[in-house]
Amino acid sequence: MLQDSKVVVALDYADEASALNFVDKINPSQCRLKVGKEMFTLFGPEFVRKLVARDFDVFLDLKFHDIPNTVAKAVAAAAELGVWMVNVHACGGKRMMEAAKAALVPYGDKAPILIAVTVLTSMEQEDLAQMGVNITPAEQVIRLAKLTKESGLDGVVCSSQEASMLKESLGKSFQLITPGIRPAGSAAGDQRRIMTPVEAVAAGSDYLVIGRPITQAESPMQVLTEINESLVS
Ligand SMILES: O=C(O)c1cc(=O)[nH]c(=O)n1[C@@H]1O[C@H](COP(=O)(O)O)[C@@H](O)[C@H]1O
Repeated sequence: MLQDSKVVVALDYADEASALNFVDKINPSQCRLKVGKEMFTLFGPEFVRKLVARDFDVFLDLKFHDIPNTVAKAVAAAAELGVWMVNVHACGGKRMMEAAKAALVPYGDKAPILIAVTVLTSMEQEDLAQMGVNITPAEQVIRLAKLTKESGLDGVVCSSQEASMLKESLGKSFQLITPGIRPAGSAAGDQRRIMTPVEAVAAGSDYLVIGRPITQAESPMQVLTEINESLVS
């Protein structure tokens, strides 16, 4: 399916009917879809299969973080579902990420894009300090992004605030997937390192993960359309 939009809508709904109500009104050229821990735990792989069957590119966002063998098996299971993208936590380390990448080799061209989460966009310096990480979020992001690239993965999840720095040091083809996107005027909620869609693309984001500003809007379709239009003009 030809995909034009850089928007990945985070389908963080507590019920399947609401999610499908939204999905049934859009087509795969308007956005990709992200299934995360909430909907996967509630509705499992069958929900993912429904979206794949509707021809959507699906980002399975389960942020695997475990011993290398377990993560490799989980990533292969994601590939079996036919998802477009899957992620692990870079904090799982190089051996874990290499095992995940190796598990996708048998899938060839059909393997999902494999990316690693660096520092969650809900975190700021104080959160890192509480975990004994006494460097800035940007420094920790670059450290983990370099490790991710050395491990052979395709890109990272980071904040758009780190995008230009990462493109410069890791190259254009290293994919940057950025949540923490807030159109002007929408509530930040629990996100901390945020940018607007236009700013994020200008900074070098390849894909923008956007949840609540779209899904909790009075008219989700209208917000999605406005964001897409703002990115082409
Ligand atoms: O991996 C992710 O998608 C992710 C990483 C990260 O650092 N921050 C982050 O917000 N996310 C996800 O992106 C989505 C953001 O949703 P909103 O804050 O509602 O736009 C959520 O589904 C998060 O789970």
